[in-house]
Amino acid sequence: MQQKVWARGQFTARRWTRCRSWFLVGSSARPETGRSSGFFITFEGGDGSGKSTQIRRLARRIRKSGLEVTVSREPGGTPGAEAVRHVVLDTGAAEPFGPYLEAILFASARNDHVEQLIRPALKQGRVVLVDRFMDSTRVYQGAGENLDPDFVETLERVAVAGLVPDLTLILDLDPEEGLKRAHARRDETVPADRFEKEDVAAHLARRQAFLAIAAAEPERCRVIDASGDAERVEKRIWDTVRWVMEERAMPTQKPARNGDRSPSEVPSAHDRLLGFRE
Ligand SMILES: Nc1ncnc2c1ncn2[C@@H]1O[C@H](COP(=O)(O)OP(=O)(O)OP(=O)(O)O)[C@@H](O)[C@H]1O
Ligand SMILES: Cc1cn([C@H]2C[C@H](O)[C@@H](COP(=O)(O)O)O2)c(=O)[nH]c1=O
Repeated sequence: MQQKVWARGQFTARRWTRCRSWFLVGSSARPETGRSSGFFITFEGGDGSGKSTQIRRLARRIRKSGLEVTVSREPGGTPGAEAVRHVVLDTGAAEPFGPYLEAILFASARNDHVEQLIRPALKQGRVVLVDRFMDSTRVYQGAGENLDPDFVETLERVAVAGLVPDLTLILDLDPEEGLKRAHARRDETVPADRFEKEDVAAHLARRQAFLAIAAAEPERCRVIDASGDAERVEKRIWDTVRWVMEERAMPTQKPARNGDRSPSEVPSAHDRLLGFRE
């Protein structure tokens, strides 16, 4: 059914009307995400579920549509946040200080990432793709370490400072399969990090926690079946992203230099992303 909706040339007038209404009313009518343009997508899910692989693939597709894309990850994305990553994940040096301190470290890395990289990129109208964000703290520290929910909520508010993703893709996969993939990758390049080392029960609980977030915030979150080969997962993601951007009518550039063509003839960047018109 989704296929039918996406057939080229359909609904162009309705789409344009929606897109144009964003320009006319300005950012105040858009959901409060702490910035005025761009589109912010986060990838969440268990270890080895395919987030990094799929971010690369989605970035390629979006770039082909002519939009500017910024790809980043958490913890990380800025020099300060990468230093936190090293301390928490690579060395495990923060572990003896307990889960509250680890949560604070993830949050401070996030705030640096938001202010130095994500928000500026969104202000430039870029599509920003981030491998893990606030939901990972909710799941790994909040649910996983049983932290005080008020503490986790306050920390999240301070860390994101009003910047909530437009769309969160939760890659859902049987943790045993995810760990198998992660183990195979580890042989190639990367050692197990502080959280990957935990037992399957912990990974199963995280899967449930991610699904609970998706159920609680259906506007922001979409669950993606991450089983099967990377091409099939990529297609599921691309269908979802195009669909959501259409629904939200979030153009990322103004339709410039339209000469004397009527608005319905002008291809916006949003249209190019969605592949409606050349
Ligand atoms: N659909 C797939 N089928 C089989 N293998 C896959 C698939 N997607 C990714 N992989 C492989 O699985 C491993 C883990 O994938 P990737 O690094 O993308 O996952 P991730 O979710 O980012 O993991 P982590 O959170 O642990 O960093 C990689 O070696 C990757 O090549
Ligand atoms: C952002 C964030 C991450 N984590 C954990 C989850 C993973 O085990 C690692 C990140 O490794 P990846 O290979 O880059 O996926 O860190 C966390 O516990 N809390 C967080 O907020």
